[in-house]
Amino acid sequence: MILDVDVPTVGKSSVDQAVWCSGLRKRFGRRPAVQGVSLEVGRGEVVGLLGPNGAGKTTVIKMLLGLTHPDAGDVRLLGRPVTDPAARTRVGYLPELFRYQPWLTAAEVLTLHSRLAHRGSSKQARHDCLAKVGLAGRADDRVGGFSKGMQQRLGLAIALVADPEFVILDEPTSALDPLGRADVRDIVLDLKSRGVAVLLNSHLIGEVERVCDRVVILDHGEVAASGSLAELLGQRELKLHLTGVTPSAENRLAALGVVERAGDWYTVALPAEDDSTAVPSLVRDLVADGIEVHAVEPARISLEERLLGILRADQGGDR
Ligand SMILES: Nc1ncnc2c1ncn2[C@@H]1O[C@H](COP(=O)(O)OP(=O)(O)OP(=O)(O)O)[C@@H](O)[C@H]1O
Repeated sequence: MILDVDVPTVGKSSVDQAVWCSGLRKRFGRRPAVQGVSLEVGRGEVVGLLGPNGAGKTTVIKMLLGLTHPDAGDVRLLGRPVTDPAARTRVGYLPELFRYQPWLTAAEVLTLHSRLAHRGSSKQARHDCLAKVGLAGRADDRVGGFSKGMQQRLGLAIALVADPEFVILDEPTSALDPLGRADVRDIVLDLKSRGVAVLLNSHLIGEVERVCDRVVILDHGEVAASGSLAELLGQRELKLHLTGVTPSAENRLAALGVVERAGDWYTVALPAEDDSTAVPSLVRDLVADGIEVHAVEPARISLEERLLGILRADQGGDR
């Protein structure tokens, strides 16, 4: 099933995109892993990549980075061919499986990676980078003594150290504690505020919902749905717990949008255009009409519910 919410326009200027790909395909032996994926991440945009185990997310990411050669399809990274070092050095990448040289210190690993990206980094910059990922004070400790979560934090620092224009994070919170997850959220929001594009592959849907502008859902190697959160999650609703409702109050509710009633609870579909005065003026009118307003709650399905709905509709076949 393909849910055509917002399929990227193939052929749209790839120069304006942090990454753009069209018709990516990859097989491992006889098993197709990626079957015609087209997607894009605009400059300064944060895009979430979601999907079940084996959907092809990491394989797509590796093709976007030129680490895996596609059987078919095109990729442009920061407007250039994916093999162009000028593009690759401007990209920060945290791989899904991370291991760093155990004999080096954290600061030495950062120095190595800034050199690989042809960027110098001052001692202060390396310290700031480690502090950002919660490793302040561990700069001179050998990586071999780091816990898994600390190694993942170091991987994040590596992705950030060369001041990238585009950051790809492949399951950046898989080994992290709740504090670490909150740190990653802050890091992504900080990147976004500085106009750095981010592609975030995560199974933590709540995190994706919090930080991403747009989401691409992969299933069985295909784009099952993509779009902004508003497009994917649909119309916002308002739930009201009301008693003493009069016919004129019912008319007032219906003037805002389609109304459903379950006992004393009324659900009103809000207009698509974001009118910040609609809800306060509705509540004011209801109260003026003598209606008892017990509760007013915004409602919208969560990204998790939406994702499960799409994947269940698409169920079948082995991973
Ligand atoms: N190097 C490889 N050799 C053989 N098969 C592979 C290889 N890499 C990936 N695959 C297969 O490709 C498919 C997609 O794998 P991929 O790692 O891209 O999925 P994913 O969506 O990232 O999954 P997860 O959420 O579990 O990390 C799977 O069927 C996997 O077994």
